[in-house]
Amino acid sequence: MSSIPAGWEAVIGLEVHCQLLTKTKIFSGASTTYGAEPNTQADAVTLGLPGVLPVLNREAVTMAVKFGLSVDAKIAETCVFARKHYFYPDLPKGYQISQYELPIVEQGHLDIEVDGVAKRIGITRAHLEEDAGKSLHDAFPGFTGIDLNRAGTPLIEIVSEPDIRNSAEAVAYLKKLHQLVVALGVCDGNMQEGSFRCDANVSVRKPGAPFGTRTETKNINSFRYVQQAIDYEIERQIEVIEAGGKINQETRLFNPDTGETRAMRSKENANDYRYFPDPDLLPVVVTAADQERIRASMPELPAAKKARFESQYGLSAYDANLLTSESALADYYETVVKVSGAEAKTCANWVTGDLLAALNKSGKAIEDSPISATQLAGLVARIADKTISGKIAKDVFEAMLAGEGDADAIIKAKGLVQITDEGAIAAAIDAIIAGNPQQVADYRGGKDKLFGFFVGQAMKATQGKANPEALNRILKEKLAG
Ligand SMILES: Nc1ncnc2c1ncn2[C@@H]1O[C@H](COP(=O)(O)OP(=O)(O)OP(=O)(O)O)[C@@H](O)[C@H]1O
Ligand SMILES: [Mg+2]
Ligand SMILES: [Mg+2]
Repeated sequence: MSSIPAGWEAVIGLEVHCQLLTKTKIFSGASTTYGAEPNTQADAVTLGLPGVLPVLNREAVTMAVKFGLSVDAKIAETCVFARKHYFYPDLPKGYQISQYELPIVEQGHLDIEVDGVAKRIGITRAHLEEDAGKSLHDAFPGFTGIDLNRAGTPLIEIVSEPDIRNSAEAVAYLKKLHQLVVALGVCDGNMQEGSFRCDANVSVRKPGAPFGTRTETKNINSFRYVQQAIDYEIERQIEVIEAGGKINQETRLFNPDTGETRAMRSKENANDYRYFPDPDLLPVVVTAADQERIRASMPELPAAKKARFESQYGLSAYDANLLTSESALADYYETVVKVSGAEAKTCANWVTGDLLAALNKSGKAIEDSPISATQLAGLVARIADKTISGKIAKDVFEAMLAGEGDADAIIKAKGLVQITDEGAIAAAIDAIIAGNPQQVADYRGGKDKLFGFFVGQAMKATQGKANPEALNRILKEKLAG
């Protein structure tokens, strides 16, 4: 993140469009599956043909309520759909069905942390609306194609208060929001496919002055681009103002190739949209009983899970945070603990250390881990019952990663069972002491550092299989003379 020059402050508010994971569209039974042949999912309602009527998808309402409850927001008892008018080729009706004066979710908040400092970001509102179609500019040279498959996909637009002050806070907020909607199961979170995309509103001011004029950079679909777009915009606006110019309220586009934003059109005001309540749709009533029923169906949320991991498993805040960053990862960890019966902390070390490093290296998600949670539990169990040492376990882990089978099979095939027979360990140590009289004399003369040399020799003699605790203890005794 580039820093903001002294004497200036940035003010940022984010609008996040989040596609809801319903099977069908918000006002019709057409499929929402991504990637189908263009226009095969554009039914009469999607096309806005005369005479058709929208029918609200109940599941979309449920998902919006789940989101609202997860950010401690107020759920409107009655909310209303409104028509938002604008012309665009991918919007056949000439209006988008959205919510304006009475959105379903209002006054929530999300707590973020940047460099160890906690901050609360207000959520002004989240409203239900339909997505637009897509204009395809590259498919046919000289023409623009229109694909209406996406039109009518349910969205919630989550609008933050202008509480964000720099790009790092913006990214922390977005990541937290992303994690939340994915954990709730209301969004797949796929940013490349546009399921979760962000409009960044940015202005600058002298600290204490009223808010400056904002620009809105549209449809940014990666965390890094959000950071780049905001940093670029802050710098540009300060330059304009310092050169005596004025910021225009406008919509801008981010170019990922240059990391720059450019003006697209001057920003419309709410009254340009001629909002009015959609006469084809009844107001939606969500009763207190509905809310409670929906609340009861919600999964454990990331913040609660993190707290539980700290208390139940005695994990550090860092480990708990990492392990609960994705619900699939949290499930994986809990399976390892349960199946292995080993110490929770040892399990955490294997999952956050060796396993995540291996997944990172191969670019795989936890869902596609080549080592299942039960398999990793099998390995950790063999360390816990002292069949193998933690050091040998690293080799077994590599072999498991290479697809050589379960821990037990590998331990047996490679003869890796730990030597716990103290007589055998003592015999190996005796041989080393006898073979290295000079080092023994030096050690006894005060060169303590040589202890490592003897450990290395003894481990080598036992092919690394000696129980490390027994080896250290016996070696110390024997070297003492
Ligand atoms: N001066 C400002 N500087 C930066 N951000 C601002 C400023 N004033 C408002 N914002 C933010 O801009 C966003 C406005 O979003 P909202 O959906 O309310 O309106 P809009 O952008 O005009 O509508 P539309 O959905 O049609 O784009 C909010 O996130 C708000 O916090
Ligand atoms: Mg908006
Ligand atoms: Mg906007």
